[in-house]
Amino acid sequence: SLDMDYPLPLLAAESGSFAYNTMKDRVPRILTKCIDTITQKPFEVSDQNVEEGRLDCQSVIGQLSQLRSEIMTDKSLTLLDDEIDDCEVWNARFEQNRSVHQSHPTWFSSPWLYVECFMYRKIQSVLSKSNHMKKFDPFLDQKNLALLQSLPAMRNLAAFLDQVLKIDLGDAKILGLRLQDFLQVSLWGNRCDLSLSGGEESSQTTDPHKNLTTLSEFLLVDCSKKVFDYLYIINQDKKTDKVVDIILDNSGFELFTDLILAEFLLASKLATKIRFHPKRFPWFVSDVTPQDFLDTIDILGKDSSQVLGDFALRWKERLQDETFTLITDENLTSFWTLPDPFYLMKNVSPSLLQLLETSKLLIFKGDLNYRKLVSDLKWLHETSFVKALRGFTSTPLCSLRTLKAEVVVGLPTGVAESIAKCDADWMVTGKYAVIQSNI
Ligand SMILES: O=P(O)(O)OC[C@@]1(O)O[C@H](CO)[C@@H](O)[C@@H]1O
Ligand SMILES: [Mn+2]
Repeated sequence: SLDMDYPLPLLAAESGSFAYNTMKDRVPRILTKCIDTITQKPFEVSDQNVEEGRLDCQSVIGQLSQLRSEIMTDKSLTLLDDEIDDCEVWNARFEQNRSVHQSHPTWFSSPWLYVECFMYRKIQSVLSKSNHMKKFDPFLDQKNLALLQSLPAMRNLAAFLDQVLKIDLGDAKILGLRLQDFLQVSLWGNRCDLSLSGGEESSQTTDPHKNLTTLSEFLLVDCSKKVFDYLYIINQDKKTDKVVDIILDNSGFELFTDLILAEFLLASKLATKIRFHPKRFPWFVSDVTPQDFLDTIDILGKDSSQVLGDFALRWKERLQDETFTLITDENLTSFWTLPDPFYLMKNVSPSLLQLLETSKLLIFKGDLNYRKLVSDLKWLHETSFVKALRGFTSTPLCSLRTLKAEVVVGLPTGVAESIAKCDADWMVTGKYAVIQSNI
């Protein structure tokens, strides 16, 4: 097949690789934490019948423990047997993998992107077959804690946007620089669920702009100027709608930075409508679900600070008047929790692609979305970003991604080698980042 012309996928089978460490240590640890969370919950599950709730939890815990041990001992993957509507698609992927590798897919021998997604899908499978935990979010406590811890950083950032919106943005140069700022703020929001100050306690006086300057040294590719030039040119036509889609990644501080970027795009009239794409169920621990999205705005609204309260109120109005739209339709969300790279969207979810093609700009947040943009293949670092998209280019897009997995394309010759010399882990710590685009 044509796939012969492409590099191989990242594989957990390669001992010492980040994929290997993830499947060997990180994923089992995530499952352990999940099990602990459920262990502490049994009586919340069913108010009516405590005993029934306890048995339900026990069964879920048993199945998750089994999943963890199957991963740790590299057992074969199994077909799904639940009622979630993407079950057949997943089982078809299983068969495809079997026929490509001509053996039973196991946790370490199958493509890493596929197995890692499958793990989160398996958790959903287990929960969906429970009696009382079908909607249970095993990561909610972690997400909420991260959100509360980043409130001070959020107050800063909100104050920064508030200031920016008070100045005159009529000058194209100023407008462009500010858009670049907010694209970069949203980018670094992906580094971790901490503040832009890189994890340090951020005080009310921290200047987000100063932080961006410090971080710029780690931004390996920055297409943000190109993105602005493009948006500015289409902005000359005042009549048409200018929809921008944000394909969300993590909840907490990152989601807040995305909301801030969205607010800037609307307030500056670079866009007329923002569509947000969350995950339909709990995913990769910290990813935004529709519930997280709405809860976050509620929590901001209850903050003691005026500035967060004001933005929360505005964002509730935006959800009402649909200048913000949260995409929750099953037809339009189910693709994001499949293991498929985005170039396959045209076959797997034509309705989603059709919607995205009505957009002026797609903003893909984070590492996992990046891996899916470039198919999680071991590309040479000098491969062009557009080539790695494999035809997923029908709409202008940009990726805001800090590097947390061993794949990155579009780097100038020699850059990867020179960073690797002093920073062996450079691809997986979130320290470095790229803003890449097909524009
Ligand atoms: O997509 P995100 O939230 O930026 O990162 C997801 C992540 O934590 O999960 C994968 C490994 O488990 C990596 O791609 C990455 O480190
Ligand atoms: Mn994520």
